[in-house]
Amino acid sequence: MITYPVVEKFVSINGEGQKAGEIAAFIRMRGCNLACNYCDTSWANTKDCPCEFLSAEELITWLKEHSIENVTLTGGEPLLTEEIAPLIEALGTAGFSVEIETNGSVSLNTFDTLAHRPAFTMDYKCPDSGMENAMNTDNFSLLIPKDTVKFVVSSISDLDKARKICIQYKVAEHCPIFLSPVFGRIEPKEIVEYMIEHHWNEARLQLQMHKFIWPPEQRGV
Ligand SMILES: C[S@@+](CC[C@H](N)C(=O)[O-])C[C@H]1O[C@@H](n2cnc3c(N)ncnc32)[C@H](O)[C@@H]1O
Ligand SMILES: Nc1nc2[nH]cc(C(=O)O)c2c(=O)[nH]1
Ligand code: SF4
Ligand SMILES: [Mg+2]
Repeated sequence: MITYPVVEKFVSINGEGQKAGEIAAFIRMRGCNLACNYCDTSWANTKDCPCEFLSAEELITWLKEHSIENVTLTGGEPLLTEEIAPLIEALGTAGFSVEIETNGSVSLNTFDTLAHRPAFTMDYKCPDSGMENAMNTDNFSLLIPKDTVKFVVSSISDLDKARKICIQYKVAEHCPIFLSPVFGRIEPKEIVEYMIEHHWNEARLQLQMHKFIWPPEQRGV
């Protein structure tokens, strides 16, 4: 039986993405191939982080107990979890609306043709994250309107790079563009001023809602 390394699972409101504000269940997988210098879940990225090994059936039973429709697979980097495709298919077959938070380094090629194609919220890691070299820019052409490209920015120069990438890869023709501040590093106001100054009509500011509702360091929310 296939099992998955789940470091935490919880029900909350989605604090980010196209479904921000809707209730959702979160399943966080262990391990990541990147080390963004702002990562708010770096605790989940180590090989020895305690986790539960759960099967698709066990996860679906837990989801049904909560009568939840939206499921977000996150991490860590969920798309690097071994045998993740069968879990995505099982969740889709069971009728859940599946969103995947992914870091932009993993090819979406094998996932975008799944029978139950999930919605991808794909980061493009900006220069100040330290991880831009890992980005797989071939992914942009695979994105569709239910997906999202997210730039988590630390600075005005990150915003400049985000805008350049959006123009170069015609991101707005594929899906929505979200701009989110690295929590505490740049004032949201600066992002708004930047959007106005550059007539950036396609972009949308997003604040991580859960960090305003609960203490920003709190896990499981
Ligand atoms: C923890 S990551 C897990 C999924 C995947 N590894 C990724 O990077 O997309 C989920 C989301 O949280 C964002 N994030 C992590 N730390 C953050 C911070 N300090 N401030 C704002 N967003 C952050 C990431 O950029 C990503 O969009
Ligand atoms: N409430 C809440 N919403 C979220 N949306 C994406 C999250 C993530 O960590 O990927 C997240 C999270 O950690 N909490
Ligand atoms: S890719 Fe995601 S989980 Fe990995 S270090 Fe970056 S923000 Fe954290
Ligand atoms: Mg989070």
